[in-house]
Amino acid sequence: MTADFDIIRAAYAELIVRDLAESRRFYVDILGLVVTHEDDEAIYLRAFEEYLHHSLVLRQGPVPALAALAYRVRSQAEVAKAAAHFESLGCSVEHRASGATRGIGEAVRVIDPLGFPVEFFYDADHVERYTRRYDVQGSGAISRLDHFNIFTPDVPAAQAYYESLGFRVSEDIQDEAGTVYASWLYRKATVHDIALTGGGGPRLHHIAFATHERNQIVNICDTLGAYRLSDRIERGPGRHGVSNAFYLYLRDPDGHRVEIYTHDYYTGDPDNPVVTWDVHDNQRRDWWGNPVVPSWYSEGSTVLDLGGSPITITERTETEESEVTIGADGFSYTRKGEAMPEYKLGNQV
Ligand SMILES: O=C1C=CC(S(=O)(=O)O)=CC1(O)O
Ligand SMILES: [Fe+2]
Repeated sequence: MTADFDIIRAAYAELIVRDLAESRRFYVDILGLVVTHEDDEAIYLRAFEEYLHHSLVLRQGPVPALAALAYRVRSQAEVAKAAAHFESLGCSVEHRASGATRGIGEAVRVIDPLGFPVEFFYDADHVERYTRRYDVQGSGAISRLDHFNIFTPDVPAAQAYYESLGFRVSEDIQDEAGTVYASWLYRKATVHDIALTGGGGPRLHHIAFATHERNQIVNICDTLGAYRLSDRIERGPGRHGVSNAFYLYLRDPDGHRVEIYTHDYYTGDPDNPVVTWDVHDNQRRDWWGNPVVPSWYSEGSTVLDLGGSPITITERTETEESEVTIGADGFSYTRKGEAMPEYKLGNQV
């Protein structure tokens, strides 16, 4: 059933972290996110272009997990429509009073048909927008939250669900038999607000923040090196095939994956063409053909139900992407039809 409420964008995530102080060092001291509010229980962070109270909540807890992904809707009236929609689907629905999450007005939090805790809100406190605060932006200068990426076992079913919420596909990865390994869908006029990664789920794959310039991503890598924290770098920096974005994947102190991302493209016209990649194309996930490290395909964050308990994972029944490329990724074809080398130069196992 098509939803009758208007989601405008991915807006914030709430992550459970074990040590607030250590997480603060990673997200504030190194990534440079701005603290809107902090107390013994949680830290509320935003990026430099953001004027809403936060785009990331770090909440102290015993086990690292995702507590919520939140989308902003176009008006407060849409929140009630969202609640009615998910009640009609038979989903668990929690009506949240204003301030249930600091800085957020009346909202609704549901367990969606894919098993994820998802919140829909409009009203939120406005705070100082640091767009021109070059005096404090630091070298990373993260501008805004860009998207969520989730593990889900059945990508076509998840895609159909998100399309029922008004999302449109920008790119996907398929094989010759039509198996869909991953899909990217948007509401705002960029490549995606949500990416669906085929795998056991519901699990969070990553949250992603955007910068305006590629060198700001390189600066973050240099800063991590200066802190002797280069082991926080999981994958990249590099250039994606899908989305065309320049990217970097980090793992925070609890193992949550955070992507820093820039330079994707506009998708706002109604006839925006879908790009479909061959799963055997070695440039699909890294345009320069660099291998995708195995942990990127396999590791993700547990998600919690509305009562705070971990949600049971359903394994994927179709083939996994890491099974259909040769060895660890990076060993598929570069030029379709040419005999594939046994290993790419600098092979890794
Ligand atoms: O944001 C993204 C854009 C592209 C890719 S991929 O690795 O190029 O498929 C992954 C991603 O979903 O993190
Ligand atoms: Fe991403």
